[in-house]
Amino acid sequence: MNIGIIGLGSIGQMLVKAFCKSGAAAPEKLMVFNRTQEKAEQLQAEYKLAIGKTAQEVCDHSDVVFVCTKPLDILPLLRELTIPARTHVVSVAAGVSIADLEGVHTGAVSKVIPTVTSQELRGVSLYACSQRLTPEQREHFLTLLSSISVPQEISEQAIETATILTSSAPGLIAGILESFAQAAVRKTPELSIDLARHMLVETMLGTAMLLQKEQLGFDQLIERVATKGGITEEGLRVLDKTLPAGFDELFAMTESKHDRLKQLVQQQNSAQ
Ligand SMILES: NC(=O)C1=CN([C@@H]2O[C@H](COP(=O)(O)OP(=O)(O)OC[C@H]3O[C@@H](n4cnc5c(N)ncnc54)[C@H](OP(=O)(O)O)[C@@H]3O)[C@@H](O)[C@H]2O)C=CC1
Ligand SMILES: O=C(O)[C@@H]1CCC=N1
Repeated sequence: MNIGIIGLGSIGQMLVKAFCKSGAAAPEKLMVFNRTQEKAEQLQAEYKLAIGKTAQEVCDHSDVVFVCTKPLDILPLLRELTIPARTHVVSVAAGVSIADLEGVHTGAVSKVIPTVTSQELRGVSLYACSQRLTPEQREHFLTLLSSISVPQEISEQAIETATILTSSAPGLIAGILESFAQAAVRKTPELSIDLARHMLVETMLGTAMLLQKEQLGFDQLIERVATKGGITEEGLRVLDKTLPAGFDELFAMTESKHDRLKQLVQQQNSAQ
């Protein structure tokens, strides 16, 4: 199976690296295209993949093509192309629906929300497929996603909230950790920011391993750490007071952004 990747920003490059690292795709089976060619050339220096002269060449070459441009660039790009009916088009864009994709390609279309953590072959890939996939296309698609992540099929209604938990989360967690480290240094300047960050990264890795290897629930881990009448309990009380409202606002604001993006995509559709 030939795989195409159009758009080599953060997610397009992650897919190239993850497919090659997992062995799901030999580099010779990959053809890529990016608006700015240098990004493709840099990847080619590391992986012996082919660079398409155009996005059209990538579509003509590929059984499945991952389109990894920003949401408002996807439909205009796909409309310019003559996509072979056999080609399975996969969009990674937040805010672009299966119906939008079916409007620009007569063949199989799917939507995936990947995560940068799949560069380490970890994390969840959210996906939704059109009814048009053949059983072979579906199997190949799932094999690809499973090779780099835990695939999770999800309704388009639930995908937006789930996106925050799987795909935005690496960035959000980094933001939380940075704020945690900064607060520690404000409290105790003798700790350097780099030392505080290093301590948190090590702690986060160990926490994730404990949760996974011992199959602990979050509440069980809390119980192990927070000695009755001890120090951590005080910290947890502060979190219980402050975090729920913050996370409610986070979901409300990201939902509004999804809604605005979807409106802009619909405006693009009605301008056709
Ligand atoms: N970043 C993430 O963690 C996630 C992103 N996504 C989705 O992935 C998509 C890409 O996001 P991200 O990688 O962060 O964005 P980037 O801005 O990093 O990458 C977009 C890439 O698309 C290229 N591009 C734009 N137009 C074209 C075109 N017509 N033909 C070929 N290449 C083109 C750009 O090229 P150039 O080099 O010229 O700018 C750039 O390399 C978005 O739709 C986003 O919703 C989904 C889940 C997670
Ligand atoms: O922030 C974004 O828009 C993309 C989609 C999910 C993660 N990154």
